[in-house]
Amino acid sequence: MIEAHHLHHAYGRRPVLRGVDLRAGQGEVVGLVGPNGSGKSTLVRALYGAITPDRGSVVLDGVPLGALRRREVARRVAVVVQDAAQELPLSVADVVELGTLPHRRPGRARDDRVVAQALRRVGVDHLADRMVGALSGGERQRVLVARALAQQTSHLLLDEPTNHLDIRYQHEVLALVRDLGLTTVVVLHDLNLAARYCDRLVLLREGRVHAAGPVADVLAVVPDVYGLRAQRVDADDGTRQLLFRRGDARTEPHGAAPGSTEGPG
Ligand SMILES: Nc1ncnc2c1ncn2[C@@H]1O[C@H](COP(=O)(O)OP(=O)(O)OP(=O)(O)O)[C@@H](O)[C@H]1O
Repeated sequence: MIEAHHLHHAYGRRPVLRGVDLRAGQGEVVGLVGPNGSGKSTLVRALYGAITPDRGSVVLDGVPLGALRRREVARRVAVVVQDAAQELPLSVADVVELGTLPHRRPGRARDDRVVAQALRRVGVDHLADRMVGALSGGERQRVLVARALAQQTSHLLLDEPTNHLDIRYQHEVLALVRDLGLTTVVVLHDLNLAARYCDRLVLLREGRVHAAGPVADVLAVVPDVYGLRAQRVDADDGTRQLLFRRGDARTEPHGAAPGSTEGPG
C-alpha cells in the first residue's frame, strides 16, 4: 500500500501540490488524471522520493518513505517515467538488468533468467541485443516496463506509460500492468484507457484533488475540469467511454444527439 498524506510542494515560489491525499491499496490500480500542469508528475516523483515535498508525508506499507534507504525503496517501488536511459550506450538487456540491481549482492553474477523473463513478458525479447538509443519511442517504452518488472517490486509507478505506444501496445501494456497485481499508480492522459484499466481514479486540478473514487464518479466531473463536452458511450464489455468535443462542459447521455444536453451522471 502506498499513501500520500496532505502533500504540499512548490517549485520556487509556485505551489504545485496543495494538500494532496492519495491512497493505493494492495494490488489496486489507481489512475492519476488531470490537465497539463496539474501536478501529476510532481506527485509521482514525491511518491518514490525523487523530490521531498515541502509538507506532508508518503507512507509505504506503513513505513514513512523518509525512514527508508534508497535501496530499500527501490526494492519495493519500480518506476516507469520518461528517462535518460536512451542516452546511455547500453543494450536493451543491459537496461533491463539495471532493474535487478536493488536485489543484487556485491560480487554476485547477474541474473539472466529474471532479465529474460521480463523481456519476454513485455514482448521485447527479440530486441535484447539492440542498443537502447536506436529503438523507436514505443519499443523503448516497453523496455522501461520490462526494466520495472525485472525490479520485482510490490509497487509500480508509471508516468504516461502509453506515450509513444501504438493503440495495440497501449492496451497490451496496460493489460499487463493490471495482470501484475501490483499496487500501482499510473498517470494517464487518455481517460478512456484510465476508465478501462484502473480500479479508481484521482483527478488533479491545479495541485488539488478535484475528485477521487470510482471511475464513473470521477469521469462524471471530467468535462467540467477540461472545459469540454462529453458524450457517454456504454461499450459492450460493460465499460463506459467518453467521446469529447469542444463546447460547454457537460455530459450527454448514451446515444444523445450532439445538440441535446443533460447534466453529468
Ligand atoms: N523541475 C521543475 N522546476 C520548476 N517547475 C516545475 C518543475 N517540474 C514541473 N514544474 C511545474 O510544475 C507544474 C506541475 O508540473 P507537473 O509536471 O507535475 O504537471 P503534470 O500534471 O504532470 O503535467 P503534464 O500533464 O503536462 O505532464 C507545471 O506548471 C510545471 O511547469
